[in-house]
Amino acid sequence: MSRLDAGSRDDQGALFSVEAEGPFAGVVFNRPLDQVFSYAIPKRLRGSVKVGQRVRVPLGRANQPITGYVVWIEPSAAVDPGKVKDVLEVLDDPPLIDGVMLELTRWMAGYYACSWGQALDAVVPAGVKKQAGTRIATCLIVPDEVRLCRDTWTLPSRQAEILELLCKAVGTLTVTDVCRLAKCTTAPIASLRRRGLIHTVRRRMSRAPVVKPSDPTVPEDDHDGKAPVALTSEQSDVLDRLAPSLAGDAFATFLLHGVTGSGKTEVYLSAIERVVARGKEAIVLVPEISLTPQTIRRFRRRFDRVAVLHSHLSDAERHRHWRAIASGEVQVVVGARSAIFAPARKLGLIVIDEEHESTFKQETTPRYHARDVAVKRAQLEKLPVILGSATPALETWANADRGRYTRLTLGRRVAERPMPRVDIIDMRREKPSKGQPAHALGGLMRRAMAEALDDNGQVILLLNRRGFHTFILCPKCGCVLKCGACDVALTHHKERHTALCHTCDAEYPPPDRCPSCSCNTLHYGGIGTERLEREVREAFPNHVVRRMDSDTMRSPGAYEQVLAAFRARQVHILLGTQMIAKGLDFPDVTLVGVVNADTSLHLPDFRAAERTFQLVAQVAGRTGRGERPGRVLVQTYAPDAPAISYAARHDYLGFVAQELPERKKHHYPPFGRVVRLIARGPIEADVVAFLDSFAGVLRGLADPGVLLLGPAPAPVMKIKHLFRYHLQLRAPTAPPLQALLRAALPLADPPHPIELAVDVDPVSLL
Ligand SMILES: Nc1ncnc2c1ncn2[C@@H]1O[C@H](COP(=O)(O)OP(=O)(O)OP(=O)(O)O)[C@@H](O)[C@H]1O
Ligand SMILES: [Zn+2]
Repeated sequence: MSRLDAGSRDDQGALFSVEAEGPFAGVVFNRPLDQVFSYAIPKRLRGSVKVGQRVRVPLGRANQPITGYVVWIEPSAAVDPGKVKDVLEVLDDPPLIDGVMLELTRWMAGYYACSWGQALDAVVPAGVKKQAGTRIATCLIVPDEVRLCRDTWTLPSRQAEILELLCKAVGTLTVTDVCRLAKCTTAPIASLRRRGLIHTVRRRMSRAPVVKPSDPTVPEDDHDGKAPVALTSEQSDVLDRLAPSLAGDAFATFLLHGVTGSGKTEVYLSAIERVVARGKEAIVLVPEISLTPQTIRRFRRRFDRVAVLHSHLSDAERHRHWRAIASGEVQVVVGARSAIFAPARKLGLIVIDEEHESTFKQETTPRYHARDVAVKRAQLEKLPVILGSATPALETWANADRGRYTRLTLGRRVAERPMPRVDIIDMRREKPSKGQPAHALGGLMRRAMAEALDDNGQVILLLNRRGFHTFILCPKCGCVLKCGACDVALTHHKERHTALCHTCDAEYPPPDRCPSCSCNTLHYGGIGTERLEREVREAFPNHVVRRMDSDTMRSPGAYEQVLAAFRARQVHILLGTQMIAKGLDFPDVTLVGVVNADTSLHLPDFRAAERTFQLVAQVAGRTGRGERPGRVLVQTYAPDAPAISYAARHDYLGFVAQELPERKKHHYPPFGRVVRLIARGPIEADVVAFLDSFAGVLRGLADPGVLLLGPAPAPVMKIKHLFRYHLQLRAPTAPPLQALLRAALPLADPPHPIELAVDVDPVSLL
């Protein structure tokens, strides 16, 4: 991509110049095309084509019109000027993309091995591209010379009335507005036009009146007062360390390592207050599931103008928020992964809460990690970024060890509250007696639940598996029932009367015969949240139980509803998948039960231990957050696994000291970089043949320091009828991998319909 590095920078050499002028435009497309294409700007469009705009241009031999992004304006074309084609149309005014976003997306393209156009397309929400919630309308304009001497004209009364209306209007009126306000037809408007007293322009207008970004429907709550609380001494110390960066204009990355309930959110709020007081804006990224009313309320209480970007927004709402942010009307943007691209023009701070969460990684092209993009954006815009977590990702921890990030610590909970006591229950000793059905809750767990409930406490139970039975097995021939389209075992969902594939959502009638040997003794086994719920209801018939998983949380308001009922103590036992493990702050929860800590421990992934540690430590942190102490019980078949025993001791440092040497031994991140290449296609032999030959190309070009593993079948070998094989590239640092990808990918050329996906710093290895 040599042209990307040339001649596009302004005099300071920092960001792209969006002011450039010239007769040619460099355009990129949302396609895997590693090139900037030159187009001529025809006379009629001179001066109106700008960097950062979308344009329609002809592409290819067929001159198919296609939308592209203008990345620069240039004095000469990269191709023979005789052959250069014309820009057909300009789609946006003003441009959607500013210089920072151009630079950031160019970096993403290089780092994540996608095209610049693909990166740009990910930055602009679909609602903005479609200009949702707006329409093209004919607007009526009164020229100044008419406005100033309008009394000198003698006009029929209707026309005079309309002219007066237009002169006095605040903002621009459309033909429809005038007809409505003056209760007239279009005839007098047409007459005024013919007289040359008004003229018309076509403009894009909002459909709805602009609504203020604050949302009065967020219910009042006595917990989180508007006045900032007095910071604890640890919180003030952290803020003191942040202060110079919050007041200055320099890039800095902070890791805020604070145990659960230590008041990290309070630190974010105070830090944001300081940058907002300087007239700057902040972006706060949270995992989608943390966008709870509780979180949103905490931000809205402290700041007047907060935009919340969550996945339930309509295209029109998203567009409206985007425009409001771009025009400087918003102080704080709170959102999930893609909010890192919010078009804040006076950005002063970025916060990533729960920075270890894997949902910050996008699993489709461009496969970016929002945390790493945030650090890059902060570097480009010269501002501080705070990464907060009780259980930081080992990559982040290592960056702090290496001095790249500044580590700040909140070691204690607020108000001297103790960390909850955690007991591990060895389930190997809790086997049900012969003839009894398997159950999810052992005797110790049941007794602890009864005690907590008797004592007026609330209970949270975590089981990270949804469904009723988690597998269907034929005891005769040993086959496990799988999805017809995927290499994935089916889960039995009793309420939905279905055997469900959790990968492609295909539903099958629950079988009563084995499809391979036809015997009718199929064994339905394993315990999911649906079955746990039934067991809990039976065991505690006098208490209210609610289940929270993606089956029960399908409707948009369901999550908020259950949390509100739990907060109001109308629900006594809340059980669910990892959805309930994060961010919740309920003072009356005195018991957290981990029903099966081992669900992610044995996955074929080098991060399995880290994920297990994080999940157990996070859910354990949901208790003991009020006046009363909390208690945690962890059921496991692997009580000696370090991930579980360190989590039980709230010992992040101990876990890190145990896990890092393991990673180092195998050159896994953070001691090396990984790129995963996944090929998929409908015919297995073709996929294998392609990846074998591409592996040969890679081996031929690779630096000796690059290790190539595979090709091998991916752990999930088939998804939606497509066979999946993968290759891993590993190296101590990123540059040799990037160089290899740059050299090899243009040679890949997978035969149709095989697709090749490139995943840099993969988070999922399935
Ligand atoms: N200085 C303070 N004084 C009193 N209460 C505080 C203070 N700071 C925070 N709190 C309260 O303590 C509780 C925990 O704080 P917060 O939710 O910010 O912690 P956290 O570190 O983000 O927790 P987690 O990582 O477990 O989600 C909240 O109810 C919050 O309102
Ligand atoms: Zn499937």
